[in-house]
Amino acid sequence: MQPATLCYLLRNERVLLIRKKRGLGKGKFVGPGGKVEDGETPIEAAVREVEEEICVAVNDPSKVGEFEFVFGDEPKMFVHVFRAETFSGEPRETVEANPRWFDFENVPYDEMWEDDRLWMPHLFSGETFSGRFRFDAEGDELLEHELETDIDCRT
Ligand SMILES: Nc1[nH]c(=O)nc2c1ncn2[C@H]1C[C@H](O)[C@@H](COP(=O)(O)OP(=O)(O)OP(=O)(O)O)O1
Repeated sequence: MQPATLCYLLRNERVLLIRKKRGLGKGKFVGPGGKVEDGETPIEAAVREVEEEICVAVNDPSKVGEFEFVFGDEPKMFVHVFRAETFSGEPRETVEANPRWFDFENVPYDEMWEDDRLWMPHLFSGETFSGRFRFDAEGDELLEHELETDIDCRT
C-alpha cells in the first residue's frame, strides 16, 4: 500500500490546514503531506512535504496516529499522522497549497475528507489513534470506519 504522511502544525489551540491545489483531495482542506518516496522514512517525508507545500521548516514532528485509506475494495494509502509544535518560517502559499490557521473549534470539517472529523479531535487532545476508513470507489462517501485510540505509535 502506498505510504503517505500528514503533518499538523499546532500553536495556541490552532491548527494549520492547507487548501489543496492539486492531487488527491484537490480543493479540500487537509494537513500538509504527501507520498513517502523511496528511501525516505515517514518522518523525513513529513518534514519534506511541509517545506515543499508551505515553506515551513518543521522541527522534530511526533507521530500520533496512522490509518488505512480504502477506496471500494482497494487499499489506497497508509497514512502516518504527525504533529509539530516547533517550526520556523511563516506559512506561504505555493503551487500546491494555500495555508490557513483554524481554531480547534472552527475546523472546516464540511470541506475536508469525511474521516477527519472522527480522528482530529484525538490529535487536538494529544491522544494517539489508529484507523481504517473505507470510502466508495470514487472516494466521495465514507462507508465504514474503525478507530482505536491510545495506540503505541512507532515511526
Ligand atoms: N482520509 C484522508 N484524510 C485526510 O485528511 N488526508 C488524507 C486522507 N487520505 C489520504 N490523505 C492525504 C495523505 C497525503 O498527504 C495526501 C495524498 O497525497 P498526494 O497523492 O497528493 O501526494 P503528493 O502531494 O505527494 O502528490 P504527488 O506530488 O503526486 O506525489 O492525502
